[in-house]
Amino acid sequence: MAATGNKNINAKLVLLGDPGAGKSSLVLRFVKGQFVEFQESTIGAAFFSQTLAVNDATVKFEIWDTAGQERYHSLAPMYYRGAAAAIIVYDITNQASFDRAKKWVQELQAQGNPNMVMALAGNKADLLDDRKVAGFGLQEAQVYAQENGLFFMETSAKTATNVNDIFYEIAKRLPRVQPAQNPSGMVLTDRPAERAASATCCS
Ligand SMILES: Nc1nc2c(ncn2[C@@H]2O[C@H](COP(=O)(O)OP(=O)(O)OP(=O)(O)O)[C@@H](O)[C@H]2O)c(=O)[nH]1
Repeated sequence: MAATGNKNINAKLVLLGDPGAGKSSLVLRFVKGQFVEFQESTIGAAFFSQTLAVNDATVKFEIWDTAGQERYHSLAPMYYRGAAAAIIVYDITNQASFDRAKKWVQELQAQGNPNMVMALAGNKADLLDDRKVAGFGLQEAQVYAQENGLFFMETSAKTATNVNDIFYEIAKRLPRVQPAQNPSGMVLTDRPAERAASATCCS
């Protein structure tokens, strides 16, 4: 079988979510394999890139880690516009952050790229005892994600649980550009025989 060759895919990915949910920590874990106990709040946004090999493709993520603070909200469309993927992050110990995550999903559904691959990350999974997305927690998030076409994982930037996995799952779900079956564009042919036929057909 002829090899189709390696496909290189560049994918813009944006992280959105409440301040303190752990967006920067997830990126730092994924890109540098590090975790900082007292990670500073992001100002505006920060850019990172990281490459993953997935099946027959190499996916280069161009990652925009946005600032969660409300005063930066108006900047968000600049980062999610044209993004191929988004990770919406909440903190499993903070109910308000889950509610905010749903608002981000609504905003992306209304204004984001319709083919965007969306992942919901319930972060700080190492703090299971403090779980505050209360009473329902894991199950509510799973149901919500399913109903809204997202895929969902609980993650921990601290212990690295599911961090590479969530990026890997996104990479797998990105639409692959299909090789053209036929030359693109319209082929115009001059068919004088037909024209001649039609000119004489009905007179
Ligand atoms: N226990 C635990 N703490 C975490 C985890 N992820 C992040 N943190 C901590 O939570 C705090 C906030 O993390 P950040 O990564 O700065 O959160 P953020 O969402 O980027 O916040 P903004 O930049 O303000 O939007 C930091 O003190 C982190 O060390 C995690 O998985 N487990």
